[in-house]
Amino acid sequence: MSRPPLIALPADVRTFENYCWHAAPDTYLKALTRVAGSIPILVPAMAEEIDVEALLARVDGVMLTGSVSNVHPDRYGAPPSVAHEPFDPDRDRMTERLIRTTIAMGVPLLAICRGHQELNVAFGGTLVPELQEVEGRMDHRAIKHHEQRERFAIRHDVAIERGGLLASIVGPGPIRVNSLHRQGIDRLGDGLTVEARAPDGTIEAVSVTTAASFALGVQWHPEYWAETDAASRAIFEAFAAACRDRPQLS
Ligand SMILES: N[C@@H](CCC(=O)NCCCC(=O)O)C(=O)O
Repeated sequence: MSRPPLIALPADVRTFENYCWHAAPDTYLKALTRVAGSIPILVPAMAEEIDVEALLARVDGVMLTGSVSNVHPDRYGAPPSVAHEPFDPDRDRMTERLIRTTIAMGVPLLAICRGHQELNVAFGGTLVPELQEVEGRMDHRAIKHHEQRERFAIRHDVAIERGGLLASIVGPGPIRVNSLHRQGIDRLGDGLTVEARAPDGTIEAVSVTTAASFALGVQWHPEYWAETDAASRAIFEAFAAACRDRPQLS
């Protein structure tokens, strides 16, 4: 393929200045344009009005962003509580449909943070709402700081599973990653493979075991340091390569 890959990015829904917005943070967009050499295509969270199959026939990859919002516990059979808030049900509906169809159509997928959790739930897995309240787990939340670069600072090691997709991208590791999440994978979804773990055992990366193409979820934020951090850059370059290799519509 000579043209830049088109990457679909499902949006979050936000209310701002009396309007409802469908939006995504520019850190993800810049990683796609500057490191992956691709064109981000923002997809509104309008699952009932968008033909997902038609969309996926026209793009070369899908990237799921992080978000402060959480997957609604109804989607994995847990009773809602304050610990699970805030929610974004429109995004939930869009990403649930998008993930399954993306994998079924062999479209490359990179799922980041909330996206990693959405991937797990889409494959029948569950989430734990407040990791830091679980005995033996680290506090994976962002530090309280007025500067984003401090909130997204590299924080802890992750051990890379040998012989997996992530190891083929970043090497045997361990690598060091940032951490801005309260939730985490509890029961692993059927058909997912663990690719990396934090020192406390938290699942930090997964792949779709039988995916026809690149299908990786990471709990950390490689987009934030994609231009300067070797492992972050390698993930985006590997994703971009898979998107470029996707067979084109005739
Ligand atoms: N809301 C989920 C997923 C966390 C996530 O995607 N974080 C993105 C950065 C949010 C921020 O800027 O704080 C969870 O909390 O586990």
